[in-house]
Amino acid sequence: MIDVENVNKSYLRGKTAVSVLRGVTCHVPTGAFSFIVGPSGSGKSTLLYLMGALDTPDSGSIRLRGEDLAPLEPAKKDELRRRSIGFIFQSFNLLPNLDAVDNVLVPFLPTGEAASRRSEAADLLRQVGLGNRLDHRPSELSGGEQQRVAIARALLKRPALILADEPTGELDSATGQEIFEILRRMQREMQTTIVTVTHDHRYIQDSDLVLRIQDGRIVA
Ligand SMILES: Nc1ncnc2c1ncn2[C@@H]1O[C@H](COP(=O)(O)OP(=O)(O)OP(=O)(O)O)[C@@H](O)[C@H]1O
Repeated sequence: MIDVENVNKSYLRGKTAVSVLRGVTCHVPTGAFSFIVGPSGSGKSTLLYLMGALDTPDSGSIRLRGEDLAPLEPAKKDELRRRSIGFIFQSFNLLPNLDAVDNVLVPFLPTGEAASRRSEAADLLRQVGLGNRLDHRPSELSGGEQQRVAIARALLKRPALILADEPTGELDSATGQEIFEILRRMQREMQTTIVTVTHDHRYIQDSDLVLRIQDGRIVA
């Protein structure tokens, strides 16, 4: 699914280039429930964003389902992300004035498919346990419920790949556990590949692959 080869990435801090990823090579097989773990600042999110074509490496290559991301023009990358990748973030990123169903439909507003996918969106919300919260706005939902809306939103496009950046970072541990159980169940049912950044080792027991990163290098 994802092939990362000898990737380097640095950021400018003032006038100094700080090396964040140093020769990272890794492979995420199709269908894997996988994690990127490591200390704060080790480069986990940077690697995840490169995998999702949200950023570009300084050198090295990233291929998604065999397709090299480097030569793709920005519009093609947008299209790839919109079609094939679901993103889940720590802070849920829901729109405050929309209810749960409409938030799940947001990615389909620009394509004009929102109306035809409405019942599917409601079904997904039921599958993540929010059948009785369909018309609730984010402010009327708990953090765990909001993240479940975000999961349903990511799943509605039936993406080949889901990338999640600290999806339980703002949740208590019992709720975090529930979120991972939902992600695992949906990954099995939909045969999606999931890569999750976390610094919480409790959640990685039930995984197919753990990429451990330290100082910008994969160490295990
Ligand atoms: N856009 C950016 N501009 C400058 N520096 C950045 C940028 N993004 C990340 N960095 C720096 O790169 C390093 C790695 O960041 P990254 O977010 O990948 O780490 P992380 O392992 O995900 O950390 P955390 O667990 O704390 O979220 C950090 O020192 C961070 O400050």
